[in-house]
Amino acid sequence: MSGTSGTDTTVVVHPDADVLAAAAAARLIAALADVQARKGSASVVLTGGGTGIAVLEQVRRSPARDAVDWSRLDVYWGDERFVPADDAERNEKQAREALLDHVPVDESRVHPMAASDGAFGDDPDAAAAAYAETLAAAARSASTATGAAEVPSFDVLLLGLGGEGHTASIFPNSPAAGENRVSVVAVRDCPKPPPTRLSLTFPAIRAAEEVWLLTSGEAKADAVALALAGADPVSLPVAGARGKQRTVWLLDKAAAAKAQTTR
Ligand SMILES: O=C(O)[C@H](O)[C@@H](O)[C@H](O)[C@H](O)COP(=O)(O)O
Repeated sequence: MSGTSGTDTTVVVHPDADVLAAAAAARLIAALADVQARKGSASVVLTGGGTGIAVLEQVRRSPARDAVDWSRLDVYWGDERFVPADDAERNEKQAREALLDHVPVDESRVHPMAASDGAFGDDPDAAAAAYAETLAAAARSASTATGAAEVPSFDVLLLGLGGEGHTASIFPNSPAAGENRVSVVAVRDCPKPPPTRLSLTFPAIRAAEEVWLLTSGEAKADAVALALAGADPVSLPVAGARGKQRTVWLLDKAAAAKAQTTR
């Protein structure tokens, strides 16, 4: 199925959230191994949220886990809660506990977004600008194309979504939903706590070769159906998440219940 954006849109519906997490983990392992076989290294953008972290836990448990050469993987985040580094709400902390602390990643290739007690103190705008520079520097070092890209061409970018349509920390009708210049923004007064976050913007998300949307549960069914039907990305941000080559929706039956899918 080709999405309205011109990239290929694939929708895969799994029986339940557990199968979704395990199948998405298997898909991620295979995808990263394929990219590494082709290019020597690979890059992934991780997401927060229960589904995204469940996928990382399943990767950790997978017998196929080490098909990925973890030392040649660049790891980024699509968003982060702007809280102290050891706060349980941190997406980085949850990702490390679920997977990264259990595989031999090259720490110089793991790029967390700053914490509120980190190098930029409690200034989320400075932290966002610093992450944008991290992405620009990575793009410069990888760039073979002419012109300065602002973000690397991520191989796989993982996203979750909220029932009202947010993705990463781009919330409906927010300044971030209309941001089309910078790659990373600070987000305040988020309806989903914690209230202050850092988030990639649509230009950064759309730099990815593949964007995978991972979600489960009936609470997401309306947002999934509206996004697949082509909703306005400002009022339903997840509708604006698409990859250059491919956009993959990985759902369970409950989340797909109101969407027009073949299964
Ligand atoms: O930091 C975050 O909160 C996430 O990036 C956010 O976008 C999340 O993915 C969705 O809210 C879905 O979360 P659940 O999978 O827990 O519903």
